[in-house]
Amino acid sequence: MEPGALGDEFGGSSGADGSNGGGNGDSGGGANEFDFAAPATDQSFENALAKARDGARLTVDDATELLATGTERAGIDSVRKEAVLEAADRRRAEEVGDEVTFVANLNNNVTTACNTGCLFCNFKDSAHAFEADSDVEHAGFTKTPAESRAVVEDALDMGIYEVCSVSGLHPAFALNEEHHEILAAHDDPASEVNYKPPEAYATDPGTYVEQMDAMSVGGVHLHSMTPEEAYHAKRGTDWEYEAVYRELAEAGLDSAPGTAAEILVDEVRDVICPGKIRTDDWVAAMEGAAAAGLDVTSTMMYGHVETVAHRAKHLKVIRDLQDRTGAITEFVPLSFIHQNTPLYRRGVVDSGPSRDEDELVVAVARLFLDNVDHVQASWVKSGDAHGLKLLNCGADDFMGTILSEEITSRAGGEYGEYRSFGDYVEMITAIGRTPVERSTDYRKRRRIDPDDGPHGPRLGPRADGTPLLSERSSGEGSRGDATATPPADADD
Ligand SMILES: C[S@@+](CC[C@H](N)C(=O)[O-])C[C@H]1O[C@@H](n2cnc3c(N)ncnc32)[C@H](O)[C@@H]1O
Ligand SMILES: Nc1c(NC[C@H](O)[C@H](O)[C@H](O)CO)[nH]c(=O)[nH]c1=O
Ligand SMILES: N[C@@H](Cc1ccc(O)cc1)C(=O)O
Ligand code: SF4
Repeated sequence: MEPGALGDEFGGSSGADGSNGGGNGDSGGGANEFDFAAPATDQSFENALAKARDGARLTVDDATELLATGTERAGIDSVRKEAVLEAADRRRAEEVGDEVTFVANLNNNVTTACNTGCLFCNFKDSAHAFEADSDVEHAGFTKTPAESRAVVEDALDMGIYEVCSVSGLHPAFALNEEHHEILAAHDDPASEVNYKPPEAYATDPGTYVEQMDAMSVGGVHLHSMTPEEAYHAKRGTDWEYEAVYRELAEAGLDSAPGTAAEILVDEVRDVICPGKIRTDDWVAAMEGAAAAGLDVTSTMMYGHVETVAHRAKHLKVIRDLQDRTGAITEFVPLSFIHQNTPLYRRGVVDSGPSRDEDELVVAVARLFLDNVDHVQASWVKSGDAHGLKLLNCGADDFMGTILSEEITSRAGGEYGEYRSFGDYVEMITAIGRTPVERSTDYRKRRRIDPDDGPHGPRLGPRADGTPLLSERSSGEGSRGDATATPPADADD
C-alpha cells in the first residue's frame, strides 16, 4: 500500500519536467522556511458576520475574518464559529433547500506515474519505476485504453452515471499522435518537455484522446482532465487550452475536475507544489474548458502551510472565474490528509486541518461563493459522521459512490473507498434531509423515497434501481467503511 513516500519520489531521475525535482528535496529542510505573515485585515469579525447575514457580497478581508473567527487573536473562538456556521447553514437552506445530492460514480484513474513531485501527494510513483527495463518495485499502475474501457463498462452495468478519472502526468502521455511527434522531436525530450516514448514503458497508456474515447462508453458522463493534465496534454506546443479541451470533448469528455487548484496563491504553490502550473495557468485552463463548452468543478486543498488569508484569496479566484464563465457546478473543499505525505514526514507541517477549520471552510465557501450553487462535503476526507456535520455547515452535496479510491487512501486516509445508495439514504435521512441522486451537472435530480428500498441508481444509462454492489440490507445501521471490492487495477 505504502508507496515508499519519503525522499525517493524521483529516484535518480532529476525532475523530468525541469521545474521541479532538484529543489524539491530541500523543501522540508527546516520548519517555516516559508514563514507567511499572520493574517491581519482592516475589517472586524462582527462587521464581516453582519455582511454575511445580510447576504452582501463578501470581500477577501471579510472572508479572512470569518475563517479566522477574528484575526485579532490566535485560535478559533467557538462561539463565533457557531455564528458563522449558522449563517452558512441558513444561506444553504435559502439557496438550495433541504435536498442532499450525491452521484453514482466510479473513480477510474489511469496511471500513477508522475514526476511533478507535489509534496502533499502520495498518489504518484516516480515514472522511471514504470520503465520497461526498471526493476524498482512500486505499488502503482498504468491502464491501457482497453483496460480503462473494461473497468467503465463493468461499472456502467452496475448503474453508474459518471466516471471520474484523474491521473499522474505520465511522461509517455501525449494528446494525440501529432503531439507525440512534436514532443519526440526535441533534442532531449525527457528534460525539455517531460517526455519519453511509450516504448520505454512496460505499459503504454495510449494518448489522452484514446483514453477519453475508451472511457466515454455507453452514454456515461466522463469527468476528467484537470488543469494540470490539460497542461501536460499541450506541453511543448503553443496550443490553446480551449483547442485541447475541444479535442478531448470530441473524443467524449463531458466535464473537467477542478483539482490541481490546491491553494491558488503562488507563494503557497512555491512551497507545496513547485513543479505544478501557477495560478494564472490554472485559471486559463479552466477558462479554456468553459470556452470549449464543458462544465467544471472547483476545489481547494487546504490545511497545510497556508494561512486563512490564502484561503480567502483562493475563494476570490474561484468567484471571479465563475463571474466570467458560469461553468462551475460545485465547490469541493479538500481537507489535506497528512499522514504519509512528504510535507508531514519532512516536518514541514505537523498535521492537517482541524475539524473546526473544515467546518469554517465549508461555511465561508457557502457565504463567499454567492455564484456557485453547490458545496460538497467529502466522506472520503472527513468520514461519515463529520461529513454529515459539514452538511449542516453550508454543504448540500455528499459527493459520490466512487467504488475505488487511490489518492486519499495512499496519503493515509481511513474512510474507505465506497458508499452504497443504502448508506447514503440512511445517513442523509438521519440528519432530517432529503436524499437525491444527481447527474454530474446537477441538472438531473431524483428524490429518493427512503421507504422504497433496496436503493440503487436510476440515472445512469444502464441503471435500473438495482443496488450498485452487494448491498447490506437497509435499516441495519451497520454501515461501516468500505467493504466493496474495487475494480481490479492493471499492474505494470
Ligand atoms: C492526485 S491529483 C491527480 C490529478 C493530477 N495529477 C493533478 O494534479 O491535477 C488530484 C488532486 O488530489 C488532491 N490531493 C492529492 N494529495 C492529497 C492529500 N494528501 N490530501 C488531500 N488531497 C490531496 C490534490 O488537490 C490534487 O490536485
Ligand atoms: N470530494 C472527493 C471527490 N469528489 C468527486 C465527486 O464524487 C464527483 O466526481 C464530483 O462531485 C463531480 O460530480 N472524489 C474523490 O475521489 N475524492 C474526494 O475527496
Ligand atoms: N473533486 C474533484 C475530483 C477529485 C477530488 C479529490 C480527489 O482526491 C480526486 C478527485 C471533482 O469532482 O472535480
Ligand atoms: S498532485 Fe497530481 S501532479 Fe502532483 S504529484 Fe500528485 S499526481 Fe502528480
